[in-house]
Amino acid sequence: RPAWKKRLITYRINNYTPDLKPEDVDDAFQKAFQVWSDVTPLKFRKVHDNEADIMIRFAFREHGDAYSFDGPWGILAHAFAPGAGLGGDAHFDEAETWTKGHKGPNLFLVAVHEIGHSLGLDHSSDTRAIMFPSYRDVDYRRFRLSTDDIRGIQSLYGR
Ligand SMILES: CN1c2ccc([C@H]3CN(Cc4ccccc4)C(=O)CO3)cc2CS1(=O)=O
Ligand SMILES: [Ca+2]
Ligand SMILES: [Zn+2]
Ligand SMILES: [Zn+2]
Repeated sequence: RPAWKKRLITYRINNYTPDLKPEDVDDAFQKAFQVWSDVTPLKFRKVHDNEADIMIRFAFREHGDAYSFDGPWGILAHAFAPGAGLGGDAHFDEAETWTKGHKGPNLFLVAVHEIGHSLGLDHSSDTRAIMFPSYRDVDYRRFRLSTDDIRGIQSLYGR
Protein backbone atom coordinates (compact mmCIF):
# COMPACT_ATOMS: atom_id res chain seq x y z
CA ARG A 1 0.00 0.00 0.00
CA PRO A 2 1.37 3.43 -0.86
CA ALA A 3 2.76 5.45 2.05
CA TRP A 4 4.89 8.58 2.37
CA LYS A 5 8.60 7.73 2.46
CA LYS A 6 9.42 10.70 4.72
CA ARG A 7 8.40 11.88 8.16
CA LEU A 8 7.91 15.61 7.47
CA ILE A 9 4.82 16.10 5.32
CA THR A 10 3.65 19.52 4.11
CA TYR A 11 0.08 20.71 3.58
CA ARG A 12 -1.44 23.79 2.00
CA ILE A 13 -4.99 25.12 2.31
CA ASN A 14 -5.48 26.49 -1.22
CA ASN A 15 -8.92 28.04 -0.64
CA TYR A 16 -11.39 28.54 2.20
CA THR A 17 -15.06 27.62 2.59
CA PRO A 18 -17.28 30.68 3.26
CA ASP A 19 -19.13 28.61 5.90
CA LEU A 20 -16.53 29.24 8.60
CA LYS A 21 -14.04 31.90 9.68
CA PRO A 22 -10.62 31.24 8.08
CA GLU A 23 -9.05 30.75 11.51
CA ASP A 24 -11.63 28.06 12.28
CA VAL A 25 -10.70 26.26 9.05
CA ASP A 26 -6.98 26.51 9.89
CA ASP A 27 -7.74 25.25 13.40
CA ALA A 28 -9.84 22.30 12.19
CA PHE A 29 -7.03 21.07 9.92
CA GLN A 30 -4.28 21.72 12.46
CA LYS A 31 -6.19 19.61 15.02
CA ALA A 32 -6.98 16.92 12.44
CA PHE A 33 -3.30 16.54 11.48
CA GLN A 34 -2.40 16.42 15.17
CA VAL A 35 -4.70 13.42 15.68
CA TRP A 36 -2.44 11.43 13.35
CA SER A 37 0.91 12.90 14.46
CA ASP A 38 -0.02 11.99 18.07
CA VAL A 39 0.17 8.26 17.22
CA THR A 40 2.99 8.17 14.60
CA PRO A 41 6.50 9.64 14.05
CA LEU A 42 4.96 11.92 11.37
CA LYS A 43 5.24 15.72 11.50
CA PHE A 44 3.03 18.08 9.48
CA ARG A 45 3.98 21.57 8.33
CA LYS A 46 1.52 24.11 6.89
CA VAL A 47 2.94 25.99 3.88
CA HIS A 48 1.50 29.04 2.15
CA ASP A 49 2.84 28.78 -1.37
CA ASN A 50 4.34 26.35 -3.86
CA GLU A 51 3.37 22.71 -4.05
CA ALA A 52 2.69 20.85 -0.79
CA ASP A 53 2.42 17.09 -0.36
CA ILE A 54 -1.21 17.46 0.73
CA MET A 55 -3.02 20.16 -1.24
CA ILE A 56 -6.39 20.91 0.41
CA ARG A 57 -9.22 22.42 -1.65
CA PHE A 58 -12.94 23.14 -1.33
CA ALA A 59 -14.85 22.59 -4.60
CA PHE A 60 -18.29 22.04 -6.16
CA ARG A 61 -19.38 19.21 -8.48
CA GLU A 62 -16.89 18.79 -11.37
CA HIS A 63 -13.57 20.24 -10.22
CA GLY A 64 -10.83 18.90 -12.44
CA ASP A 65 -10.36 15.30 -11.37
CA ALA A 66 -12.30 12.14 -12.20
CA TYR A 67 -14.44 12.34 -9.04
CA SER A 68 -17.01 15.11 -9.21
CA PHE A 69 -18.99 16.02 -6.09
CA ASP A 70 -22.72 15.50 -5.64
CA GLY A 71 -24.43 18.41 -3.89
CA PRO A 72 -25.36 18.47 -0.20
CA TRP A 73 -24.52 15.33 1.89
CA GLY A 74 -23.71 12.03 0.19
CA ILE A 75 -20.01 12.26 -0.59
CA LEU A 76 -18.59 14.92 1.72
CA ALA A 77 -14.98 14.84 0.54
CA HIS A 78 -12.37 12.62 -1.05
CA ALA A 79 -8.59 12.24 -0.87
CA PHE A 80 -5.87 10.51 -2.87
CA ALA A 81 -3.38 7.96 -1.51
CA PRO A 82 0.25 9.11 -1.02
CA GLY A 83 2.19 9.94 -4.20
CA ALA A 84 3.32 12.81 -6.42
CA GLY A 85 0.96 15.37 -7.98
CA LEU A 86 -2.62 14.63 -6.97
CA GLY A 87 -1.32 12.00 -4.55
CA GLY A 88 -2.17 12.96 -0.96
CA ASP A 89 -4.49 15.79 -1.99
CA ALA A 90 -7.82 16.22 -0.15
CA HIS A 91 -10.91 17.85 -1.66
CA PHE A 92 -13.95 18.93 0.34
CA ASP A 93 -17.43 19.33 -1.17
CA GLU A 94 -18.37 23.02 -0.99
CA ALA A 95 -22.07 22.07 -1.37
CA GLU A 96 -21.89 21.05 2.29
CA THR A 97 -22.52 23.51 5.08
CA TRP A 98 -19.30 22.93 6.98
CA THR A 99 -19.52 23.39 10.73
CA LYS A 100 -17.21 23.42 13.70
CA GLY A 101 -20.08 22.07 15.77
CA HIS A 102 -23.06 20.01 14.71
CA LYS A 103 -25.96 20.47 12.21
CA GLY A 104 -23.79 20.23 9.11
CA PRO A 105 -20.84 17.88 8.56
CA ASN A 106 -18.13 18.74 11.06
CA LEU A 107 -15.01 19.89 9.20
CA PHE A 108 -12.57 18.59 11.83
CA LEU A 109 -14.09 15.06 11.80
CA VAL A 110 -14.23 14.80 8.01
CA ALA A 111 -10.67 16.18 7.80
CA VAL A 112 -9.41 13.44 10.18
CA HIS A 113 -11.03 10.86 7.89
CA GLU A 114 -9.65 12.39 4.69
CA ILE A 115 -6.14 12.82 6.09
CA GLY A 116 -6.29 9.11 6.92
CA HIS A 117 -6.72 8.49 3.18
CA SER A 118 -3.98 11.05 2.32
CA LEU A 119 -1.64 9.00 4.54
CA GLY A 120 -2.57 5.73 2.86
CA LEU A 121 -5.47 4.28 4.89
CA ASP A 122 -8.45 2.61 3.24
CA HIS A 123 -11.96 2.35 4.66
CA SER A 124 -12.52 0.23 7.73
CA SER A 125 -15.47 -2.07 8.44
CA ASP A 126 -15.13 -1.32 12.16
CA THR A 127 -18.11 0.90 13.02
CA ARG A 128 -16.05 2.69 15.70
CA ALA A 129 -13.30 3.66 13.27
CA ILE A 130 -12.92 7.17 11.82
CA MET A 131 -12.09 5.33 8.59
CA PHE A 132 -15.55 3.75 8.54
CA PRO A 133 -17.08 5.00 5.27
CA SER A 134 -20.28 6.63 6.42
CA TYR A 135 -20.47 9.73 8.57
CA ARG A 136 -22.03 9.72 12.01
CA ASP A 137 -22.12 12.93 13.98
CA VAL A 138 -19.87 11.76 16.77
CA ASP A 139 -19.22 14.33 19.47
CA TYR A 140 -16.13 16.04 18.01
CA ARG A 141 -15.10 17.20 21.49
CA ARG A 142 -14.88 13.60 22.73
CA PHE A 143 -13.36 12.31 19.49
CA ARG A 144 -10.70 9.60 19.76
CA LEU A 145 -9.13 7.35 17.16
CA SER A 146 -10.29 3.74 17.44
CA THR A 147 -7.77 0.94 17.98
CA ASP A 148 -8.48 -0.08 14.38
CA ASP A 149 -7.40 3.37 13.11
CA ILE A 150 -4.27 3.30 15.29
CA ARG A 151 -3.35 -0.23 14.20
CA GLY A 152 -3.81 0.80 10.55
CA ILE A 153 -1.72 3.97 10.67
CA GLN A 154 1.04 2.37 12.78
CA SER A 155 1.27 -0.52 10.29
CA LEU A 156 2.28 2.12 7.71
CA TYR A 157 4.44 4.49 9.79
CA GLY A 158 5.32 2.83 13.09
CA ARG A 159 4.56 4.37 16.45
C1 LIG B 1 -16.72 11.07 12.27
N1 LIG B 1 -16.72 10.01 11.30
C2 LIG B 1 -16.56 10.19 9.94
C3 LIG B 1 -16.33 11.37 9.29
C4 LIG B 1 -16.30 11.37 7.90
C5 LIG B 1 -16.49 10.21 7.21
C6 LIG B 1 -16.49 10.24 5.70
C7 LIG B 1 -17.89 9.97 5.15
N2 LIG B 1 -18.07 10.43 3.81
C8 LIG B 1 -19.31 10.12 3.12
C9 LIG B 1 -19.24 8.80 2.42
C10 LIG B 1 -20.31 7.92 2.53
C11 LIG B 1 -20.27 6.68 1.88
C12 LIG B 1 -19.16 6.33 1.13
C13 LIG B 1 -18.09 7.21 1.02
C14 LIG B 1 -18.13 8.46 1.67
C15 LIG B 1 -17.17 11.22 3.17
O1 LIG B 1 -17.37 11.58 2.03
C16 LIG B 1 -15.96 11.67 3.88
O2 LIG B 1 -16.04 11.54 5.27
C17 LIG B 1 -16.69 9.01 7.86
C18 LIG B 1 -16.71 9.01 9.24
C19 LIG B 1 -16.89 7.82 10.13
S1 LIG B 1 -17.25 8.58 11.66
O3 LIG B 1 -16.48 8.09 12.73
O4 LIG B 1 -18.65 8.70 11.81
CA1 LIG C 1 -21.79 16.12 -1.17
ZN1 LIG D 1 -11.45 16.03 -6.20
ZN1 LIG E 1 -13.39 7.76 3.02
